[in-house]
Formats: sequence, structure tokens, C-alpha cells
Amino acid sequence: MATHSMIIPSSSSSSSSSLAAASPLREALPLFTKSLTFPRKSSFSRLRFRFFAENLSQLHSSNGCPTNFASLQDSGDNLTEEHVTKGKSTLSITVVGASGDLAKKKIFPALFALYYEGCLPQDFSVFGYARTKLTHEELRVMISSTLTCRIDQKENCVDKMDQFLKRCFYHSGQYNSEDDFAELNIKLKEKEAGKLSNRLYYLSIPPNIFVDVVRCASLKASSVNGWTRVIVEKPFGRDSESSGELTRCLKQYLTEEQIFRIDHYLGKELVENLSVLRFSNLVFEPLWSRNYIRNVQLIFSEDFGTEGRGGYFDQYGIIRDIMQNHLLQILALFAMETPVSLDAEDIRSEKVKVLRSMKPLLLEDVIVGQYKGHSKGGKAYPGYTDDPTVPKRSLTPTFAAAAMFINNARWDGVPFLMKAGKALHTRGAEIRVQFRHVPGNLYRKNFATDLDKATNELVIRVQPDEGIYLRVNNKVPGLGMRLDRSDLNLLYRSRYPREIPDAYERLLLDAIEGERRLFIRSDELNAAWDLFTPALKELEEKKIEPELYPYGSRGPVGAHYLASKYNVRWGDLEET
Ligand SMILES: NC(=O)C1=CN([C@@H]2O[C@H](COP(=O)(O)OP(=O)(O)OC[C@H]3O[C@@H](n4cnc5c(N)ncnc54)[C@H](OP(=O)(O)O)[C@@H]3O)[C@@H](O)[C@H]2O)C=CC1
Ligand SMILES: O=C1O[C@H](COP(=O)(O)O)[C@@H](O)[C@H](O)[C@H]1O
Repeated sequence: MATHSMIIPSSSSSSSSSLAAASPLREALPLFTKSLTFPRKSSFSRLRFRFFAENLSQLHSSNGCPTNFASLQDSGDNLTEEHVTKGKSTLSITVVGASGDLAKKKIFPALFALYYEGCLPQDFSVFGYARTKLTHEELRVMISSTLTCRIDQKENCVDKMDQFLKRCFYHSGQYNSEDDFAELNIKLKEKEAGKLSNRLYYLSIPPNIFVDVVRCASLKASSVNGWTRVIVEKPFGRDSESSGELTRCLKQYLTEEQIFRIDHYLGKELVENLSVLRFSNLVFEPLWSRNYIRNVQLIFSEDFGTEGRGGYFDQYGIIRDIMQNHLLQILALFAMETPVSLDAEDIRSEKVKVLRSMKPLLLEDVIVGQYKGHSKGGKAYPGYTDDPTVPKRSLTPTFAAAAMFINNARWDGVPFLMKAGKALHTRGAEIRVQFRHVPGNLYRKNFATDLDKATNELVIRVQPDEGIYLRVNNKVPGLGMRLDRSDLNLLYRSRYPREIPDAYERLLLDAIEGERRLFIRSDELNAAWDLFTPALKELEEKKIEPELYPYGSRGPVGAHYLASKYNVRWGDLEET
């Protein structure tokens, strides 16, 4: 658990301010600030360089830049166009916590996919770092089992994997040992061979060791002539206080510009597309307000429990695991005003504004649940507290539903309902926008008494089977006048029959590119925690018992009562 005390830098860092002032990462700050004064688009295009002489990629980073170009936005002082054009720069990516679940499942496969698609620079190496003792070869064997060739299933796949694995190395060390990071630095330097070096660290570790790692990496293994960036996995604290403390501690060693707080939902294709849908189509934006929208629903469900992650999950629960970050980020993108530009800071500023306009969640507007064991079709599914890493009397919610409100002119009074749960009957994530009734509807007698069922609904299905559909009323062909509801359906697998990149690919690429749009800024994070912290504290202090629901069910009935309090019906349940 990331307790308050656990994230305070350890004794060796207690003189952190003076150390930090001397740290190479901090020294890069004036350079960074200076480079930001360039007008972004024009000077960048002049300074961009090609990673590859061949194999130009189709993939673009989130700001629309071709990925085979890199910006020099926050590079070190030795970076010149000569280095750039002669390909003298290198990229080292160190996955800290390389022996862990996320690294194996997501990070190494995403790095391989980027390599496979020609999106990594010509000169790169990948290091795994963890306490587990492994040889380079053992790391390669471990990760090779999870690498897949997404596109072009057969051609060159094995060769490409071999080539990628040859660039992967391992260094075993403690997370709080400056000496171990100094040794890592030596190995990184060997690979960098005197070239201009950019270094990316991915902290795929439990949050209580984030600060130790950042301290050691900053002091002993940051780049001296290029940039150093750190991707930090969630959870970023467990409430406003611990999150603020974590940010303060990280900022002793890193500038805000070096910290890439990842929320992988922001890298999902349909979440990325939200802004395109809103701001590049005339038909949606005029409807995007309380005048036409009755309610918005943000729904996340998983058809499996916390199996294997109970130890982590029990410290956090579903509100911190999914709602405070993934669903709230989607909400912010959905509800924000039009940003001045697509620049990261303009978008993030709009997101902060909307978050700060929201009313903190009230205990009376949240219901919690926890799954219990259930047998179905002769198979027994375990309850949450059957997990040996979970305390038997745990009150941690594995399901929650919440009603939130935005107190601004656009959204005043519109309920934003969130629902997230584990061990439910299905897996999915979607945004549902339910529109108001048609005033004076000429066809009202053609609908049964339930006019709510006849309103338009826009559904953005983030996963699985990505798609966007708009439920409209339509005349059933024939001589009579019978209406039914049909979908104007944009099904991604039919329209775009290529595989969609994993969110981690997009986000890793963006971090390499220095594109921050899809990462969480510290003020966004503060605003997000401020919305949930009071209710989370009350839930814990009052020891609110979660409503039990059977594994594989549709969740607790409390979710329906909460929705009906605001005259809402969950769209996902109406459909199935
Ligand atoms: N797994 C997932 O699906 C997701 C994970 N995350 C976040 O990503 C990060 C990594 O997740 P995940 O890979 O599942 O985590 P793991 O529990 O697998 O931990 C990763 C590695 O960290 C080391 N480690 C684990 N516990 C400790 C400890 N108490 N003290 C010191 N080192 C420890 C272990 O390496 P070694 O013993 O070799 O040093 C382990 O292999 C976490 O912050 C998690 O919250 C976020 C989204 C999804
Ligand atoms: O961040 C997390 O996300 C996963 C769900 O991610 P998805 O991309 O598979 O939808 C969730 O299982 C996990 O509990 C949470 O920490």
C-alpha cells in the first residue's frame, strides 16, 4: 500500500534538495525551458530527424507527427543537427520491474510491436531491471513467450523477434541502491558508445518504491547529454494527500516535463478518437451540452476477478483502480471545452478546468459491491475474499457506481454516471450518451408509453469490438407506420480491418517523442483526487459494507437505485 510514510524519500535522500539541485536531471531544466521558447511547429519540423533511412512507418504519435521523427524538444545541450542527421543519438529504455506481470504482458510486447513496425530509432537498447537474478538470455526467453507479430503474421516475424531480443539486456539490482544504478549506468553507457543518449525509464513496480528508483536513477543513471524521462505507472497515491506527497517527492529529482504519468485508457483508440468525433464533426458538438444530453454513462466491466492481484487490489479498490483515473479521464475528455489547439498543454488545461468544475463525489451518490463465490455450469468461481492474499473480512469494493456532476454552464444538472466492476457477466468499456426527448414528437403515439426508450443514444464502445453507434428511430419498411430503433453503426472491424495498436504502444511512442498530451499533468491528478478523496475517506471511516453480488452476474442492484434516483437507466443493461 502506498502509505504516506512509504513515499517519503528514504534517509539517503533526506538531503534530497541539495542532491537534487546537483542531479543531472535537474541540470537539464534550464535547457528544457529554453527549448520550449521555440515556436513549436515551425522550428520543430526543421529540427526533426529520421530514425530510419528506410521502412517509413504509417503509425503516428498522438500529436500527428510521423513516428519516425523525433523532436528535440527537451534534448541535452550536445544535441546538434549534425548528431541528428548522422544518426549519432541512441535511445535506452529501461523497464524497472522487468520480472513483473505488466512488463511481461504489456510493456515488452508493446516495445516489440513498435520495433516491428519500424517506430523505434535505429540505435536503441532495452534493459530490464529488477531484483530477480536473471541473465540476458533468461530475460529474452521470458519475454519471447509474450511477443507476437500483430500485423503481417508470418513474414519475417521470427527474424524480427530475434533481432529485437538481441537488443534486450538485463541488470539485476535493488530498487534503492545507488550503486546498483551506477552499475546499470555503466552498462547503458557501453551500449550508447559515446553517442548522444536519450534515456527512458518505465516504472513497472509497486508505487511504494517509485521514489527510491527515481532517486537512484536520477543521481546515478540519467543521461548526461540527452533527455531522461520517466514513465510512472498508476496508482499515483491513494488520496489527495498521498498523491501530493508522491508528486513532491518525485519533483525533488525530476521536473514535471520529465514525468510521464501513464493512464493507459488515454492510449485506447476510441478514447483518442473522442476529440476527433466531437471537434471535427459539425453534427455532434452543437448537441454536446445540457440542452440536448440527458445523461452520460461511463461503464467498465471485467468478466474476471482480481485473481493474482488481490494483494495490490485490496489496498485500492475499484474506485481508485478504475474510476478515479480511467473513467474520470474519459469524462474529462468528453466534457471539456474546445481547447485552443491540439497542443498537450492546451488540452490538459481544458481537462483540468472541467475537473475543477465538478462537484466532489458524495457518499450518498455512490454504491459499492463485492463479488462472492458462485457456481455456474458445474464450475465454481471464487469470491473476492477467497483469494488468500485478501483479508477474509475485507470491505474493499470490487464494484462501484457513482453519480457525478459538473457545475458549469454546459453541463449543469446532467448526471454523469460511472459504473465499474470486476467479476461481472461481461467484459467491456463504453461511453453512453442518452439524449433528451424530442419536444412535441409527432410520432409519440407510435412509441409505447416508455418515451425514454425512444430517445437517441450515442454509444462509443472502447472495447472489445471497438465501434461507435447512434441509436435512431426509424420507420420499419412497409405500408403501415411502425417505428423501431436502429443503429447507425461504425464497426471498426468492418471499416478498418487492420488490428488496432495496443494502448501501451501509442503511449510508449509518445513518451519517446516527448508528446505529453495523453499523460496526466500534476494539476489534473490533484483535481482528480480532490473529487474522490472525501467519499473514499467516508467509505473507509464508516466501514460501509459492500453489497455482495455473485461472480459472473450483472452486479449489485444498488446500481439501479442510484441511477433511478437521477431518472436514468443503465444503457448497457437495456441492451442485453
Ligand atoms: N499488472 C497490470 O495489469 C497492471 C499494473 N499496473 C501497475 O503497474 C505496476 C507494475 O504492476 P505489476 O507488474 O502487476 O506488479 P508486480 O507485482 O508484478 O511487480 C513488478 C515487479 O516489482 C517487484 N516487486 C513486487 N513487489 C515488490 C515489493 N513489495 N518491493 C519491491 N519490489 C517488488 C518484483 O520484481 P523483483 O522481485 O524481481 O524485484 C515484480 O516482478 C504497478 O504499479 C501496478 O499497479 C497498472 C495497470 C495494470
Ligand atoms: O489499470 C487497470 O486496468 C486493467 C484493465 O485494463 P484493460 O486495458 O484490460 O481494460 C484492470 O484489469 C486493472 O485492475 C487496472 O489496474
